[in-house]
Amino acid sequence: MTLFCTWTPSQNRSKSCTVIIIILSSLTVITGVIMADYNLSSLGQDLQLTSPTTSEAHVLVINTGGTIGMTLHDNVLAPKPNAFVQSLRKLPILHDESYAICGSDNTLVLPMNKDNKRIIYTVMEYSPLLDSSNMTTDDWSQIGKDIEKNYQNFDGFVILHGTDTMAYTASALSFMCEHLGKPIILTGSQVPIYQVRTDGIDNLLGALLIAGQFVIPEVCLYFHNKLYRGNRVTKVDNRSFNAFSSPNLAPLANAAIDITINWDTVLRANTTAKFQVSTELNSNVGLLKLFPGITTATVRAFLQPPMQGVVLETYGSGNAPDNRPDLLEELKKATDAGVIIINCTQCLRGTVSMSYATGKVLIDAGVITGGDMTSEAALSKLCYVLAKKELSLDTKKKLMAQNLRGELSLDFADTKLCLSDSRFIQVIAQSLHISCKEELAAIRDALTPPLACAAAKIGDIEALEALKEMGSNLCLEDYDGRTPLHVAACEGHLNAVNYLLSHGATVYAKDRYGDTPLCNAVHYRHRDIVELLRQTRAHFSQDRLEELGRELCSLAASGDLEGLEIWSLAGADLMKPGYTGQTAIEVARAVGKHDVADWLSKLLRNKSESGGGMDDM
Ligand SMILES: NC(=O)C[C@H](N)C(=O)O
Repeated sequence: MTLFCTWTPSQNRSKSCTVIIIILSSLTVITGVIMADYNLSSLGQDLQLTSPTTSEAHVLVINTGGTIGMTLHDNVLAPKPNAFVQSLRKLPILHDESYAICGSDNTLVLPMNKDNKRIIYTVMEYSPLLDSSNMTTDDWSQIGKDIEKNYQNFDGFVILHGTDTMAYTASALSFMCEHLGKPIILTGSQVPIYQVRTDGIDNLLGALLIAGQFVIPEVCLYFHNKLYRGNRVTKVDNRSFNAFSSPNLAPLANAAIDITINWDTVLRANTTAKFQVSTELNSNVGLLKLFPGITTATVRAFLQPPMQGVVLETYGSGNAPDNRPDLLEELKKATDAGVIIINCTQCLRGTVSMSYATGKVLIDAGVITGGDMTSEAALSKLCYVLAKKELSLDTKKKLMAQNLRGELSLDFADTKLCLSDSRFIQVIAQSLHISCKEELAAIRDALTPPLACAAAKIGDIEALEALKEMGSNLCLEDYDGRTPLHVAACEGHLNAVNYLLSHGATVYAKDRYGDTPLCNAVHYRHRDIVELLRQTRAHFSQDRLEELGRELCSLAASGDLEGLEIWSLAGADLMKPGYTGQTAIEVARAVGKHDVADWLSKLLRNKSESGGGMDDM
């Protein structure tokens, strides 16, 4: 691993061509060294307890209603309760009868995909099912609560929802879900799933496949083969299957023959804080669209208490009449009284910019620029921010102007350098005589994982930092599905783990053996890393229950107290039986490992007294 000596703090960290060419020419060698250093074959043997060829992902589907599950009554469409799951069961593309799974009647399984992965999904149906025109902020809170309650048990979430207000709900959930680490994907359809020419099957299938296969830590909306950031969309067509548009941000993924994720655009986690849902929302908000000749009386009436936050839809690049002192006076009175007013454009595409005198008057009236936010995003952001009682009015205003969840484009000055623009990639491209964008992207994707994993292996934060500065995605996987976080967790580099968690790494990444960084840290007994990962809400996945019991019994049989302690620290349920049906405590007693048996019984007693259960594995 001499490669990364070029980036040690004592030396010049400039990304000079020479250094980069050395890196490139060493790549083949590095890959070989990395393979040897990870010792993956032995790691796999020890940790891989299920079939190496098949893995399962679990997705929770929350069915809130919408056209997807509607039928005709008196010639109009309305939701049909308790019928959705039965009809999915009859569709082989959405349910594989031959794959026996234990679970409730609401649990279904997709046919095996081409990566030998099974997506098992459980449908939770709301009662009543709603046409989304009937939704309120209380429904957003309910969805948020259900996600929070089930967060630990699923790899991803799909929310079935009517299209009419889907952009509002997606935007609201994006703000409510704080420190999100798993995908939440809203979808629905334009034609009910019960009809022959429906878009419901494709939309549901696409959303399930993405939620079960990719760790995209965002609230998204999937429709007509595209995955969008949820707070960037707006419904633009009520007759086409292509109902949504994300005018100011390219899709996060395209589903064609392959599903291609645009990882450069996907948000990356940047905190070790726990996931939580802020379900408190403020409903004293409104949406006011300017039109030529709008009366002052209308504006005044609209801004009366209890109104606390308003999205003002203005003309063009954020303009309002500057020859209407009466109207501007009403706006100024409201902002002086503490109403937060956000300026969003009526145009579908573009941003609010202060290029006209007619725009500047709004700033003078205390109106905040909404940049390129959609009205849906701005309105739901107001509901979220205004509900934060602990914050001052000033802080709330600042938050409204800030980019919280990718809803707002940054100024060019703040835009981070992209790897495809960087000198690093350009030099490599030149030396390989590459000029087209696609080939450039392919090189970037090939280089980043081994370089970042090599840096993680030796805990070289300087090197990780240098890679990040070039715009690299530090959570890209290598050929074995292993991320830099897996490697740092194996090697016990706490600082590197901390750094990676703060710069986009996800604790939910699974390598080809189905192992997460938490599994690796437990296996190599790095207590401090287990603690940090747990603090970031890492947990074992549901498909490893059987193995846990076996591992615990074997530790108990060999009197390995330290091993059991670390499993307990990682949140495993120490009462899981092994394949003989005996639990670890029973095994310890049977083989005379009394210190282990005593420790286990004391631990279990303490847990039951404190009322705190252990996590399932
Ligand atoms: N396509 C749809 O889902 C429209 C329906 N009215 C709804 O929003 O619930």
